[in-house]
Amino acid sequence: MDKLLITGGKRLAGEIAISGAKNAALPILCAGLLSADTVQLSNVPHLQDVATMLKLLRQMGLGIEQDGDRIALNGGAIDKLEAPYEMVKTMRASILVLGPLLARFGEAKVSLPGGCAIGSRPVDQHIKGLQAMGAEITIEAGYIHARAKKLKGARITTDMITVTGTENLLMAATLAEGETVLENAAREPEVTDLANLLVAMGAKIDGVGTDRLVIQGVDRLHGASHAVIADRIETGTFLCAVAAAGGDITLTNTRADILDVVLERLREAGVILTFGPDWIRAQMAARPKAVSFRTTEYPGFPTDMQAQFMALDSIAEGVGRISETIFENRFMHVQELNRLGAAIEIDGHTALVKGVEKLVGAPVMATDLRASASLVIAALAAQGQTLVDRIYHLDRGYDRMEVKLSAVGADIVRVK
Ligand SMILES: CC(=O)N[C@H]1[C@@H](OP(=O)(O)OP(=O)(O)OC[C@H]2O[C@@H](n3ccc(=O)[nH]c3=O)[C@H](O)[C@@H]2O)O[C@H](CO)[C@@H](O)[C@@H]1O
Ligand SMILES: C=C(OP(=O)(O)O)C(=O)O
Repeated sequence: MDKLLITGGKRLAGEIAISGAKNAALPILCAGLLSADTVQLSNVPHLQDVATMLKLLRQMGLGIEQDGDRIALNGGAIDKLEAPYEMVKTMRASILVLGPLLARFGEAKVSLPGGCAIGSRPVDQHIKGLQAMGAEITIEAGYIHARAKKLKGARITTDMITVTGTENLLMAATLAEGETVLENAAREPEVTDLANLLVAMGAKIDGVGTDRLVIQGVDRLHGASHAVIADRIETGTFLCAVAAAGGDITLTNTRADILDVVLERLREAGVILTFGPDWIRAQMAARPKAVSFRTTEYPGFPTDMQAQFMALDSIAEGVGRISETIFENRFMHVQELNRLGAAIEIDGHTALVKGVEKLVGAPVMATDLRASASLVIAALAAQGQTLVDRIYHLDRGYDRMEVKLSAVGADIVRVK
């Protein structure tokens, strides 16, 4: 099993090109199931989750041609309408095939995703929404089996804001009969990116980027070309890395306008930020100041950045108060950060981080994707060596992180 060996204390300087967003690429790849024509994608990130999604889609008969960050999808010969347990258990986003398959082929069988390290993560809202559109759904032997000759437009208000739930229902609605209104829709930039591709494929969607999406179903969608939006979480992660380790880095191929709250907290921590239309420069010369926040849906503070900021607060001046409101169990990194010398206490859904003057390297274990990123950040700032185990979590969602970090001066190597 691969591990990362990191020797901390190196200042970061140079340029890092940001990859396309995992959370946009995954639903966008599933959108390839909606059309018999070719969908040309660019800026697709090189990630384990993307490889898993491509394997799943290929099994269904989706034509896939890959050339670097470009992928052409052709849904002209889909012949299997099933996402098996073996795939879904390694990647929950496999649930995103449910809406497109059902809408276009009238049937889909998808293994029920279980809980994961960060929470129980049910998919009841996906199911209720599709039922409201006329689908007959049974859950048996661990599988969601959905059938509908033709989905019908409906007004759907989800009980909470759900990102993949919105994406599944949005994709389903594009080929349903009549009008669908999605109230309480997620506004994450990745949902908007998917909606932009769907519109380019001929979908009729009003309210893109808002919490009320109105979709007029069409008979068919056609091919289109689309560049996947920059990964705001990868961007934020590298910004936290420079904030913790110190230095001067410029991130290219990214956007500042979808990171407002994160950039605000970084400024509060003492990072000097400048940016242009597709780059962000971060300079950090002092010890960071502790920041406090609570995670909420976009445009609030993203839960996918919580762990990385906790690593930053660990070595900051002062006390940071971090509340997690999206997932019930997203503090798995706390124990591991404390193994490096951090002083973090958990009280329910809030973590109190008392900044310490120094962290000291130790062997630690990654428990989930962003927890892994937080351990890397802490290790970059720590004295001595840290060995981060179970980095398959990191590889799910970061495009060659150690290569990008070494290029800006970090001492980080992958060991077998
Ligand atoms: C592939 C992808 O895009 N993953 C992102 C997506 O996950 P994902 O789409 O799974 O997360 P959701 O937005 O659906 O989850 C938000 C909350 O709603 C709950 N819920 C959700 C659906 C449902 O049917 N029932 C239910 O109870 C969840 O358990 C969670 O507590 O959004 C999360 C929140 O921004 C991010 O952390 C993930 O990185
Ligand atoms: C929780 C995450 O992803 P997923 O929904 O794919 O598990 C994440 O990207 O931090």
